[in-house]
Amino acid sequence: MGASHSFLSDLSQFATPVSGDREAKGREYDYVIAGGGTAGCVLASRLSEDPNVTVLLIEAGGSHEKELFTRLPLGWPQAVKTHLDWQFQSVPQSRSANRQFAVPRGKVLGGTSSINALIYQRCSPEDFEEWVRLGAAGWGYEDILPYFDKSEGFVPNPKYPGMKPEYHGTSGPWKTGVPDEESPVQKALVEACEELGVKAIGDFNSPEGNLGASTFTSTADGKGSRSSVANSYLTPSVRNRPNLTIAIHTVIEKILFSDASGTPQAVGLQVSKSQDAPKFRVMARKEVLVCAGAVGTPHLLLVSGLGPKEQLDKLGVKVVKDISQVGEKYYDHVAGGAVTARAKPGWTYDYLSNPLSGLFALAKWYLTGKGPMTAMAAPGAAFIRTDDKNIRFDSKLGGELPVRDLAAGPKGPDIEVLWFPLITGDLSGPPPRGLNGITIGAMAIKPETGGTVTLKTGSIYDKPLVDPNVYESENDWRVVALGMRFILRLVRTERMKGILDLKPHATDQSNIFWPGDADPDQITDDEIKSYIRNNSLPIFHPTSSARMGATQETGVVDPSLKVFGVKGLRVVDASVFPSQVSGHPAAVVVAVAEKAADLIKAETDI
Ligand SMILES: Cc1cc2nc3c(=O)[nH]c(=O)nc-3n(C[C@H](O)[C@H](O)[C@H](O)COP(=O)(O)OP(=O)(O)OC[C@H]3O[C@@H](n4cnc5c(N)ncnc54)[C@H](O)[C@@H]3O)c2cc1C
Repeated sequence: MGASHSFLSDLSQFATPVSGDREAKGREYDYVIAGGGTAGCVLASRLSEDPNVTVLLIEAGGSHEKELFTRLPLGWPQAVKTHLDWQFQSVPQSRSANRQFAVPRGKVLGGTSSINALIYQRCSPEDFEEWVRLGAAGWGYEDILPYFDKSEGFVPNPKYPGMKPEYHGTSGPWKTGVPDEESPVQKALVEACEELGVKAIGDFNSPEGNLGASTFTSTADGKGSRSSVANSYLTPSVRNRPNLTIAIHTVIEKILFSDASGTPQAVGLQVSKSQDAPKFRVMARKEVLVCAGAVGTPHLLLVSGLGPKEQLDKLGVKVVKDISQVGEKYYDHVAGGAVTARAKPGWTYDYLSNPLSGLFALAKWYLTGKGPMTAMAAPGAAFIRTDDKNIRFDSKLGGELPVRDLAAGPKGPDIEVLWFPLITGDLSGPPPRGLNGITIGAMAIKPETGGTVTLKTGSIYDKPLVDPNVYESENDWRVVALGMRFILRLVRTERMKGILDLKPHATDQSNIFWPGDADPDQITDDEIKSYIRNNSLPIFHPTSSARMGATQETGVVDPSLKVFGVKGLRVVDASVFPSQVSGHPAAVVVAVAEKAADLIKAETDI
């Protein structure tokens, strides 16, 4: 049985040393969950509701509890590139000046939900109809909607009457709402979008979908702190369950298989503290559930011998099952680079980069749970369609770049324009001090280009090769370019005139305010393309690298999330999305995990 209200990090307390005796069994649990991230915490919590089953959750990172930057809403950028982040990097991107993109992933209980930007979004209902079309039977919008509701504990804020409780779940564990602290430019940017023909909507999460401009719902707890999946699903009472064991600071090295029945069966995991430390084993009576995320999951499957035979053979990894699609179709959202527009003083949060002001705001947050530190770094966005005749994407220099419609359906967007009420810089280091501005990015929300996660070596300790393969599709960069031109019009609307301080038309491309200062009717497509090539930034939403499909030729897992051709093994996390979603994916990951828990329980009940 399990052990704990605290987290275990001494392997001998929950696992069995691997001895010379290959037949010796490890410590046994009904379910062993590989990865204590967004999906893993949901599964651990839901499966252990049944006191008759034992559950072991294993996480490589530590506890979220004492980590300031997992709690402070405006503080998440400080968690990136620290011990809370796996700090993956992409391979050089040939269509983006051979730049290597940061690929941050949470390495802490709660996983990436503990370090993300707190945006709660159900994406487009049409995304899930697309999933069904791609072979994920039973995953349409009406199928997944009850699980969005089940997970969410929405608290309405009277300042946002359009964000209605009927569009949300109100009694689930994951607290959501909108913080009282509102960025001074948020409302103005929504109104500026209206001036450009974009509809203002009250809530991105209604069944009508997310087309329009609005304020984001936040995963804030109503007391000024983040509600991560760890603190909402692994509450003290859940952690007190005698049938749930939670292990931290433990690396899952590989999945263990038995082939006694002729078909490989996942029977447990090999775990350790580090590459050179002693190895331990834990066994799963019923199932191994892999929840290691869109990079970690394909990595773990591949080093365990599940993947394309040719790749595994080359690296000397013993093939357990040849599954061609492991690590394929890795989709991320990539923005065309930060567009920074100079703002008049008093409108932005840039003053917080002054150490004294930052400390004062931090003290206020600590003592009262209020103030600018409770704000969302990205409080709102516009989700638009390039074929919307009410919106101008052309320029006086020439026509409009032709693009194909890759949206999930007629009510789905193909561009997201996301804004930050401060200068973010390129996210590679601290933003410049002493300037005031807003930062806006445009991304192809349904990218056509898919990338890969492949092995560098056969060891879990060597980071995999992550290749988002950006802009392989000409369409993707064109969509982003149209979004960039929309941004340049947005900052020049009447509404933004009293707030921003732009030049008539700048040409100095080395200035941080370029292309923000460029006139949308004078900047050329080539200049925009060059900016995109040199400044594109990933938005950190990788999905689909172990996707659901109807067959082994089109997926890694079937619609019940079981790995094709293997017994006792499911994948539950962002890697199972059949396609990228039209928005920010964390809420979808949680809903997927909630539905997975019910699928697993239903089979156990039979
Ligand atoms: C900086 C940033 C900002 C973001 N902002 C938003 C946002 O505002 N809204 C939104 O919707 N989405 C956002 N996202 C994306 C979103 O948070 C993720 O898509 C989602 O949380 C992924 O959930 P997951 O369960 O698939 O993976 P994760 O939550 O990453 O969980 C995987 C877990 O497995 C563990 N693990 C992996 N390999 C091993 C191993 N070998 N051994 C042991 N443990 C292992 C990891 O440590 C991790 O805890 C953001 C992402 C980032 C990086």
